[in-house]
Amino acid sequence: MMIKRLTIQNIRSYESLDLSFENGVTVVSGVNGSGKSSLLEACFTCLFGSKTLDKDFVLSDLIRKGATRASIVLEFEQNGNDYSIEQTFRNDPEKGRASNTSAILKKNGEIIFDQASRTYEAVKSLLNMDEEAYRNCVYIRQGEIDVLINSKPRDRQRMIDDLLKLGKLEEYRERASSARIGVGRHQRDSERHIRDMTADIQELEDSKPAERLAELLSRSRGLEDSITSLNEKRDRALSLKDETSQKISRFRELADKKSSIQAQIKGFGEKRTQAYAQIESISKDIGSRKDTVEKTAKSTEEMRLKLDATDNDDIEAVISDLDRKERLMRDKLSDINKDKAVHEKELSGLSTSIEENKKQTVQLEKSGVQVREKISSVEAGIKKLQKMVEDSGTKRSAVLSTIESMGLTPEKLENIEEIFDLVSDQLKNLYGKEREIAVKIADLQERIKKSGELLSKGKCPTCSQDLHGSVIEETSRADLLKQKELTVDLSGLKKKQEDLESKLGRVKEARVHKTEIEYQTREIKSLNDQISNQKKLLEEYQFNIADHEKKKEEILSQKTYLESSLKELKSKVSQLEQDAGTSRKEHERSLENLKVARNVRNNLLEIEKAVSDINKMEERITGIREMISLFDSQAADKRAHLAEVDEQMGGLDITKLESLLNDYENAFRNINLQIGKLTAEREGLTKQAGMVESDLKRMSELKKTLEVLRNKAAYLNAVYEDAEGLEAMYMRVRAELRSNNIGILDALINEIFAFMYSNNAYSHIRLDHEYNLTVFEKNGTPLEPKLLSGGERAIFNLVLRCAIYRLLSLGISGEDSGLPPLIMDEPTVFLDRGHVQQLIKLIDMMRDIGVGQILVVSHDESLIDSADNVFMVEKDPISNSSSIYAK
Ligand SMILES: Nc1ncnc2c1ncn2[C@@H]1O[C@H](COP(=O)(O)OP(=O)(O)OP(=O)(O)O)[C@@H](O)[C@H]1O
Ligand SMILES: [Zn+2]
Repeated sequence: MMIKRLTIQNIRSYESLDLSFENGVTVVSGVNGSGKSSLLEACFTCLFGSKTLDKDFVLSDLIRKGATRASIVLEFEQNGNDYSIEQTFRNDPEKGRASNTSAILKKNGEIIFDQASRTYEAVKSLLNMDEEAYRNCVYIRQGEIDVLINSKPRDRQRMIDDLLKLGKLEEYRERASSARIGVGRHQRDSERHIRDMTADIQELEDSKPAERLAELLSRSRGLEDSITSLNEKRDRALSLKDETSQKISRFRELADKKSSIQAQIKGFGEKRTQAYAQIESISKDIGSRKDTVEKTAKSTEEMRLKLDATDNDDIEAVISDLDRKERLMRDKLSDINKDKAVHEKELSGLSTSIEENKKQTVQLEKSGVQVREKISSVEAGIKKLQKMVEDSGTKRSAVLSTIESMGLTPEKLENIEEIFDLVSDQLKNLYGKEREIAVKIADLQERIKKSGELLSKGKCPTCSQDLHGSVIEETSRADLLKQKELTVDLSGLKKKQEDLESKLGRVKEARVHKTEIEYQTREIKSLNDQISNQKKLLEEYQFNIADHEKKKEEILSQKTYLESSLKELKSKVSQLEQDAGTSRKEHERSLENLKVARNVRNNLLEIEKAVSDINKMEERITGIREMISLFDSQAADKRAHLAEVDEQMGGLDITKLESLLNDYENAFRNINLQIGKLTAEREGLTKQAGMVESDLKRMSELKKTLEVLRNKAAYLNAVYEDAEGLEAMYMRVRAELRSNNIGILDALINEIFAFMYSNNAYSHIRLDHEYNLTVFEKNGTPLEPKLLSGGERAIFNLVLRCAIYRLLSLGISGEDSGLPPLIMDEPTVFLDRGHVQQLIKLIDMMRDIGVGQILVVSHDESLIDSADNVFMVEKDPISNSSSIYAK
């Protein structure tokens, strides 16, 4: 296989890339994180699709952050054909969910598969390896440098076996083994079956079924014959029984008929007797009716005489004439009664009016007396009031004369309030002045006293100056004078005060008088008003009295008129009562006549009806007589019929017939019982025979099946032996192949190790048949690989990988192995300078032995130097996209 071109869109740090590959050694170089490993991962994913993912690395991690779509296209050549794989992906950056939308495999430009799992299977068989083998053999991933070295021998064995397709052999061996086990189970089953079946057949044969069947059949035939003869007998008994039954029922029919005819004859006799009784009763009825008619006719004649209407045959005319007369009488009577009722009503009205009139008179008398009483009481009231007016006048004159004696006039009294105020003010003024003067006098007396005391000592108490002839002496004198003057003023004032006080006393007295006068004047006026009101009332009462007198006269005249009317009406009413009596008697008489006439009419109708009834009854008697003769002739017919029936019955003896029938029935029952018993017996035999027959049938079937089973057992034995042989063969072949391969692989490992390893510590490596990998020191000490240093392990791993790659290329075929290129990601990481040189040589050697393409990712300059092609990878820090150019 040779990779020719890789085109990617939105994978990891690549936005877009289109890269062509050449044969030989290609080194991809660049700084950390520039996108080198991504390139190899893209190839890996394109080949095996999502199978390359593990649980820590999901599809959306592969797709460039933020992109919604991505794709990888890998073009390569294999066995002279051009192939391309196109993987496309869809991504939801927000949810972090991505999916593989298509996986197309083209061969020479034609699509051969376009469905992910088919494409995967096709690539697997095209490369002769799956993703795991790819990783273990051709693709040494970064950091996975010592996986093979470190793994357990068992896993190592599985990996290497798988790579060399030895796993398939094991699978085939297991299939053969499980087939053998399955067949063994079948063998055991069928043997058990054969044993069981042989025992069953033996048991059946021991019971001798054929003999048993023959015996049962002969017994059954004997029974059959007996049943047939019994059936014949039973038929005979049945026909005799039927015949006798028919005879008996014929006899019964005739007997029934006879008794029915006899009953009919008896019936006719009874009907005849009834008919005669009827005739008799009707005749009696006719007699009594005739008597009644005679009696009624007689009484009718009497009534007619009473009515005095014998000359008039038409009773209807008489009745209508009487009817008319009665109506007239009735109307007259009712007119009189109406008239009377009207007058009586009038009469009662008059009595009420007279009563009313009397009441009014009494009422008037009573109210007259009341009014007069009121008048005299009002007159007394007026007199009393006039007396009070006089008293008040006397009191007022007395007060007026008192005022005059005080020297006052009524005019002056008008201003008495002002005078009172004036005098009071003057008096107040005088009191103020009096107090003023009294204070002044007291002050003077105090000064005079002090000056007197000083002067008596003669000296000033402070300065001790002599006081005689000083100002103090002069002032004291003036003060004494002033005191005298003021004392005179004060006594004048007191005199004036007394005068004013007596004047004020008089004014106060006048004020009292004034009030009295005013009160009496008001009293007089009010009393006079009362008097005039009472007088008005008096007038009114007097007017009422006059009115009363007039009314009294009116009522009196009305009374006279009412009494004369009453007398007149009473005589009229008694006249009407007499008329009514007469009229009523006449009416009663006419009613009586009408009643008699109606009775006459009823009697006449009754007679008519009775006569017609009598006629009808006589007709009925004639009818009944005809019926009697009909009954007689029918009875004669029935008697003739009866004689016939008696003749027919003469030949049959019922007692004998019944005893015969009983005998036949018993015989029939007995035969039937016998038949039933025999039939049941025969059915039992048939059933037994059926069972024996089925035994026989089963036996022959069992024999057939046994034959088949025996054949099958023989066949299973043969198959079992084959499977056993196959299983052993696969085991042998695998063991041979494995030991072969291990021998070759061991040799290759040691060859490459000798070529690659440049230090002196270890002599060789051994891969044994259990896939244990052991390293030997120069002195022969064995070491497990896990004890080696990191660099040593890297070297051993590279050796092992290259050895496996070579073994595979040998194993698959000579020239074009079809293996993918040898791919290494950072293989120099743990190597020292010397071993980096050895690695370069190893790569050269691989190229020389025919590995067409070797892809190495490394930052090591010395690797670049020895490469056929160099790619430089860079990542733009702004756009964060990687790009590649060839160097
Ligand atoms: N899904 C992704 N989208 C965008 N960028 C990604 C994605 N996955 C990885 N990267 C970026 O791709 C860059 C390249 O990674 P890669 O492993 O290819 O680097 P490298 O060149 O092999 O580095 P080193 O020499 O350290 O092995 C990394 O810097 C990483 O940030
Ligand atoms: Zn890397």
